[in-house]
Amino acid sequence: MTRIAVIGGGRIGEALLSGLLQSGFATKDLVVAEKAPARAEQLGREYAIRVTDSTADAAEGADVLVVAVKPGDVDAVIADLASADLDSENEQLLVSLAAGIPTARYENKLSAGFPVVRVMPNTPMLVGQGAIVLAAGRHVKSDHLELVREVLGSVGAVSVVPESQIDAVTAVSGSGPAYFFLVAEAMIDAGVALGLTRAVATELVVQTMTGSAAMLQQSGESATDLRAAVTSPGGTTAAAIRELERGGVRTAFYEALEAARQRSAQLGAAGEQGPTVA
Ligand SMILES: NC(=O)C1=CN([C@@H]2O[C@H](COP(=O)(O)OP(=O)(O)OC[C@H]3O[C@@H](n4cnc5c(N)ncnc54)[C@H](OP(=O)(O)O)[C@@H]3O)[C@@H](O)[C@H]2O)C=CC1
Ligand SMILES: O=C(O)[C@@H]1CCC=N1
Repeated sequence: MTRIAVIGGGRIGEALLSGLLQSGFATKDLVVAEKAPARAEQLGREYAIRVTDSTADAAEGADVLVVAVKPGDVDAVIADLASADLDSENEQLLVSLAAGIPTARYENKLSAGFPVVRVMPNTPMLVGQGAIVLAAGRHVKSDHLELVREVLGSVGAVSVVPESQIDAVTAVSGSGPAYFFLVAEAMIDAGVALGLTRAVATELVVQTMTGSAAMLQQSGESATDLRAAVTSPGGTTAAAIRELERGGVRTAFYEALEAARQRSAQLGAAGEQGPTVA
């Protein structure tokens, strides 16, 4: 069985751990390095896995090292890994989940030839429904990529892109769940403003999102066609969409995703310390 060390047991680290355990990974094959003591204690208690405060300790004996700390903490983790006894000949490989950080940042500091895969996941991994995108670094061979695909395939749908596209991927699917949660929040509040109870508005919005996503995934029809099918001539949907377009919703999405892509590229720039919160 593949042994996995997750360095950084925050929100995305926990989403990965939880998804892996639900998919059948054994607790003995997982270890977490988490430096916040309260968080470490909570993870150990909740998931019955080994938790350590040392990156080097977690890395020892692991096949896959997953870096899940904030971008501004990555250099410290790289320094710990560089002084630990890592060995690419032992088939260890590193998977970085950090937004913006290029594979070269790791490759330049780790032992020569160490394979690094840059991954952009998203939080629906928590329920086995992640959108997970891989980009191979310079020393990654096809069997490394297959191993990462197999491990992460247990917590979502995996695809592969060139690293030059990962900032765009981050804008679309990495940050993407937040856009949907924002839309859900706004629709629930609007339903309440129309007189529905919050419980009813929430149930209707969640089911509408779930059903619409299932149609997009299963019908084979485009988003444009599915939207047109709801929009009767002179009807209620046309009236609503006219208001959304008047509010600039489409332009707002173009600009929002461009801002996210640019921020991802900035986070990877040398010397950028990253945000205080991820
Ligand atoms: N959240 C998301 O939806 C997504 C996040 N990502 C990426 O995943 C990474 C983690 O994000 P997220 O989980 O949200 O962040 P969090 O801040 O929730 O988690 C990071 C955790 O790592 C701990 N930590 C920091 N340094 C170390 C270290 N040297 N060794 C061990 N643990 C350490 C932090 O402790 P402390 O708080 O004390 O610093 C914190 O508990 C980021 O790089 C982000 O870009 C990618 C895709 C989606
Ligand atoms: O907001 C962030 O920076 C991280 C990366 C993608 C999602 N969350």
